[in-house]
Amino acid sequence: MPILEIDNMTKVYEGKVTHRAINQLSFTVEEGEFLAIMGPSGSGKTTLLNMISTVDEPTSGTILMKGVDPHQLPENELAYFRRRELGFVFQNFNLLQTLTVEENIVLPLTLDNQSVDEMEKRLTMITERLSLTQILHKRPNEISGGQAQRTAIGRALIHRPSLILADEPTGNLDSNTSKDVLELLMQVNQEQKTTIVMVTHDPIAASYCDRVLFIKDGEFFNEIHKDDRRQMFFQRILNVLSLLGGGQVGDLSTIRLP
Ligand SMILES: Nc1ncnc2c1ncn2[C@@H]1O[C@H](COP(=O)(O)OP(=O)(O)OP(=O)(O)O)[C@@H](O)[C@H]1O
Repeated sequence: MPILEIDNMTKVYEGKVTHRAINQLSFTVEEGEFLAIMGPSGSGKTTLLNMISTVDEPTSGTILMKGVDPHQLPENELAYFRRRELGFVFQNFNLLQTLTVEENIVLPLTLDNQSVDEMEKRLTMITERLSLTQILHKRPNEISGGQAQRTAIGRALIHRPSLILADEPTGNLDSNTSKDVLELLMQVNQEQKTTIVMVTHDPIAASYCDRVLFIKDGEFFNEIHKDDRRQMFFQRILNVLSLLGGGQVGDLSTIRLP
């Protein structure tokens, strides 16, 4: 069953020069799927995430999340819907610097007025799962990039959202730490059946997903599904990227995945 249905979506930015960032794009995301979205710089990936996350409005077309068009909700219901149904993970972690790791993680529950008991229960579960128990009282400037991203993932998961939206979640991490974060996202996806939509430039990151959707100039370009072997999937991702004109694919084609 699709959790997300994008139908004929167009986004035109009006300004001195009008720009059609997304053009009549349609696709669905199944419940429990881990989807990567790839495309050259400027192809509309962030615009697309912003419309799914309701930060921005499409010019035309519809988005249904669990059958509901969030853009049609009144403002107070929309804020609740976004908090309830969505979790966000960003490239720059977006943690509040004045709060500890623990306080950052429980923040979405605080906003929802959850009981302290419930918060503690979920906090323990999540922090054990993400190996954060030793650093709960540290602040973001006292932890590593990988720990910061695990904290952000904890914050995205704690209210058990239906959909996690991740924008280049490994963009600021070294390759070993990226691998840890991607394995974690994959486990969350497999064990908790949380649906994840992840924008990435990195074909290695995309190879952790079930499917990659490629967009070019705001339009559907191609999509490929993972078969059993991640190495094969990775090669197929590189093939599509080279058709897309996606940069230094040649340098990557000999990589053996960890
Ligand atoms: N607020 C805006 N006003 C006008 N044009 C915009 C605005 N935001 C984005 N654009 C344009 O829309 C196009 C798509 O931008 P978007 O940021 O969605 O691309 P992207 O695929 O996420 O790029 P990147 O990979 O570089 O982050 C670009 O040409 C960009 O210049």
